[in-house]
Amino acid sequence: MAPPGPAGAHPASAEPLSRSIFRKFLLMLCSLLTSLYVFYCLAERCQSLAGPAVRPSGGGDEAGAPGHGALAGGPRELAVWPAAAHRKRLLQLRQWRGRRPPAPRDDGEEAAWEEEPPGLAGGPGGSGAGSSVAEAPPGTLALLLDEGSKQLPQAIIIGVKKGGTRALLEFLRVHPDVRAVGAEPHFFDRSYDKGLAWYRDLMPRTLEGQITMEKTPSYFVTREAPARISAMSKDTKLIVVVRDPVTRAISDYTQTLSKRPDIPTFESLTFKNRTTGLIDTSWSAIQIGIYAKHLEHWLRHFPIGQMLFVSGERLISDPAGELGRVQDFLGLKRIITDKHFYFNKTKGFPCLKKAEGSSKPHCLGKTKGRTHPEIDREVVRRLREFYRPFNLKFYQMTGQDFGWDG
Ligand SMILES: Nc1ncnc2c1ncn2[C@@H]1O[C@H](COP(=O)(O)OS(=O)(=O)O)[C@@H](OP(=O)(O)O)[C@H]1O
Repeated sequence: MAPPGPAGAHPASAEPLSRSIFRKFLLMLCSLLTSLYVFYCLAERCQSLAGPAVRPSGGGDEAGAPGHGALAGGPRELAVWPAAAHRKRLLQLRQWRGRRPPAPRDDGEEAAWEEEPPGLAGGPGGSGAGSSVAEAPPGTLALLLDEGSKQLPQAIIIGVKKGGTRALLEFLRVHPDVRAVGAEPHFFDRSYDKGLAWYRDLMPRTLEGQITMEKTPSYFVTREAPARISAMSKDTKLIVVVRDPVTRAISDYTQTLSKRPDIPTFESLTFKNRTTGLIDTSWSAIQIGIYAKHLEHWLRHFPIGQMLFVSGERLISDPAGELGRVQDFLGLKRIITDKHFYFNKTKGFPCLKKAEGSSKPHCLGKTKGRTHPEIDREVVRRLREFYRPFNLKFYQMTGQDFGWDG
């Protein structure tokens, strides 16, 4: 039997024992919480920062920018919005996992933009940014995923065909507070009878504060579209990307020609009567460019202030400038700036340093920026003459001179 200790020894030694157990318990709890936190941070970092943290920047203006080191090669502004970008990334991933066949799209549209899973650029040279998320334990993902909900669009790019609508949408999608459906839904022109629930179901999930968008360029010339969109919501913001109607017509023709090489020449389709120089305004390639006429229909249902007219030409020469206007119009923080773009000499167009949900530079596909056939100069001159009064009317209506007639 152990010799009894001094009086009061038992209570005194019992207390440190329970304290030490408690301390151990606390220590274990702390290390458990720390490892959970580290795991969470790693998972988050893998998705949002992998790639750009090490890739050299395409443009020189970020170099040496204060407080910018962690995102060298990526937009500084995104660092200010990590939570928003992260939430968006999770929603994209979820959407892609549960994706269904895409909605009908315009013939000229690029499948690549719609089909590639966000951030899961799996091809050679892919960042692997997405795969780290995809491989994260499902339980963790389920914890992190905020489901969001599908909303009807608050803003729509309604036109114009061949104006630069795909470029605008893809540029806008970089914004953490913009979520857009990739394919063209064609709801207000071709599928209206399917109902708003069908339309809403096409939309991506959004969280509070995020804007849902879509683009269908044919809406601008669809007679029923203004009333239908207004019936969905009078507050819908409408964006129209316009381009010199003559180049737009040639671009439109070039697209048709790429699918049906046996169509008549541009010149023969332009004129009802070549000798009198009478233009065939029933040819859609010509008709779409009479912007003032189409706009009249929209103004019966929407105030001009609810419409934004983006210059298709400036979208190429100064994408960040046009995107600034669009972000203001949508009430978004100006996050997309010139740091997001670089000029790709091979493509001949501005491209994104990082596409939405990816860390790779991205240009639009080969159906965007096609080489146009040479058109007879006299035909171009006649077309310019034809469009001039409509253009001037359009400048008046919008309060903007797009410079097509200068
Ligand atoms: N950054 C960038 N990259 C490539 N192309 C660009 C870009 N910005 C604007 N554009 C111009 O967009 C024209 C296609 O317009 P849309 O996207 O509206 O076409 S469509 O109606 O959806 O088929 C397309 O017309 P074409 O040049 O005739 O092919 C381009 O001139």
